[in-house]
Amino acid sequence: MFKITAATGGYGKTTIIRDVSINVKAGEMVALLGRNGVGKSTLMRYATGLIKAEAGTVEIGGERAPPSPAKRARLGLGYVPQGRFVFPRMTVTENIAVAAASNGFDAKETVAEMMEDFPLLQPKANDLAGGLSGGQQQILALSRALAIRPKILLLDEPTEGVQPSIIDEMAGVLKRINKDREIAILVAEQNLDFCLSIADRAYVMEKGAIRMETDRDSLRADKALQQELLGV
Ligand SMILES: Nc1ncnc2c1ncn2[C@@H]1O[C@H](COP(=O)(O)OP(=O)(O)OP(=O)(O)O)[C@@H](O)[C@H]1O
Repeated sequence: MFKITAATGGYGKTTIIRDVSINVKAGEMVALLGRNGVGKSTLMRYATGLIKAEAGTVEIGGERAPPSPAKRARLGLGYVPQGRFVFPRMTVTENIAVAAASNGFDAKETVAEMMEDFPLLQPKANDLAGGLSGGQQQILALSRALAIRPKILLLDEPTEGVQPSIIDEMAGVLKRINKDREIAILVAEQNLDFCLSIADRAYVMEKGAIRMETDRDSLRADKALQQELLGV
C-alpha cells in the first residue's frame, strides 16, 4: 500500500538516510522508532517529497509517486509534521477548510465532518489556531491531514509537548481512524508506551538506516532494546 524502497537523501550535499526500505500495508499501524537525530523526520520528509531523493522510490496505493509533494497528497499521502504545523492566524475552521480545498474537497462538508470526529475542536471553531493549547493544535494538525482524505497518514512525533491526558486521547483517535476510516498509519515516535499501545509493528532506525524490524510483542519483551531507545 505504502512503500519506500532504497531511500537515500538528505540536505544539500549531506546524505542523512541511506538505503532505507519500509512498507506499510493497508489497515496497518506501524511505528518508526529511534533516538534523537537518527533520521526519522528526514525519512518522513523524503516520503512526502519535501527533500530531494538522491536514490530510491516511493509508492502510494500501489502507484509510483511523482516527486511533487502536492501530487503525493493527491495520491493519498497525509502528513503531520513535527511541531504540528497549523496556520496560527487562521481560525480552526479556516485551517481545516484550506487543507480540504488544497486537495479539491468541499471545505464546508469537511469542516463539519472533522468537528463531528473531533468534538474538542467544536467550541474552538472560530478561535485562532495560534491560541490553542499544544494538544488542541496537534488534534487540529491531525484533522488538517485527514481533510485531504489520505490512504496513508505519516505522523512525526505527535506526542511531543502534549500533556498525558491528550496523549491518551490521541492514541484513541489514531486507533479509531485506522480502523473506521481504514487509513494506514506510520508514526515516528520517541514515546515507547504510546507506540506499544497503538502500533502493530515497528522499524528501528539508527544512523540513517533501518537497524531492525520488530512486532509489538517482541518489542514489549525486549527490555534491552527499550532501554536503548529511551537512552537510559
Ligand atoms: N533542515 C536540515 N538541514 C540540515 N540538516 C538537517 C536538517 N534537518 C535535520 N538535519 C540533520 O539530519 C539528521 C537527522 O535529523 P532528523 O530530524 O531526521 O532526526 P530524527 O530522528 O527525526 O530526530 P528528532 O527526534 O530529533 O527529530 C540530524 O543530524 C540533523 O542535524
